[in-house]
Amino acid sequence: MISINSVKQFYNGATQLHFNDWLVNSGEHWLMLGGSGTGKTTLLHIISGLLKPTEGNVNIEGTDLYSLKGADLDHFRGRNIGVIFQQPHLIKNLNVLNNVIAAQYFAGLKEDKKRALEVLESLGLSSKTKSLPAELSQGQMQRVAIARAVVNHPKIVIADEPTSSLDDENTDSVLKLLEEQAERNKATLVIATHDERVKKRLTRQYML
Ligand SMILES: Nc1ncnc2c1ncn2[C@@H]1O[C@H](COP(=O)(O)OP(=O)(O)OP(=O)(O)O)[C@@H](O)[C@H]1O
Repeated sequence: MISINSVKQFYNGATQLHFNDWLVNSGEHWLMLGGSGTGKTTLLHIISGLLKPTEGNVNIEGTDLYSLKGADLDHFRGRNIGVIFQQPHLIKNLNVLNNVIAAQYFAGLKEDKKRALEVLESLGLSSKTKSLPAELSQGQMQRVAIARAVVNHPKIVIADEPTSSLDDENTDSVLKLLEEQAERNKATLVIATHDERVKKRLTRQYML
């Protein structure tokens, strides 16, 4: 469950972003839609625990997110929220498997290689576990980013323009995998996009 109330972000006193209140119930799949500069990335950062808003409340799974600080916030985020960015941001000198295991480490969890391999298999990446990110295609890298985001069974999966750098075929498969992984983990899914190909797929929409 995600709820935001009276959330505002002021940048340098100049840009003032006011976000409508939003309640996302557990297991729902939502699109966040808005033109360039309307605040999609800002709001995703706010609900993923990466940016404390200037004003307002963010509640995730019953926890007031910004009442947590430092390592507590990092661990809460690592265990409850999986984030997929526009670019995969993989660690370039770690192979695919270790990129996924790194997410367990950052969440303060014990290494669980079996779980990492299971997620990679469900995303069709079993033959790539020993490859370095540079040896992967764009679509494969985005699938590793999904694996990393879901490996800790997060209750919430958040994706920021996950398909913008992908062709139609990869867009289709990445969306299908995102929805499938969310279903499998009974996770809430929020996808920010202005990609027309994504808009048709999800009916719950939050407009900025
Ligand atoms: N760190 C920052 N400092 C100052 N202004 C910022 C900062 N980050 C974002 N902004 C401003 O806040 C507004 C919203 O930006 P944001 O990146 O959240 O929009 P967006 O909807 O994700 O845009 P796009 O679709 O183009 O990526 C913009 O006017 C932007 O210039």
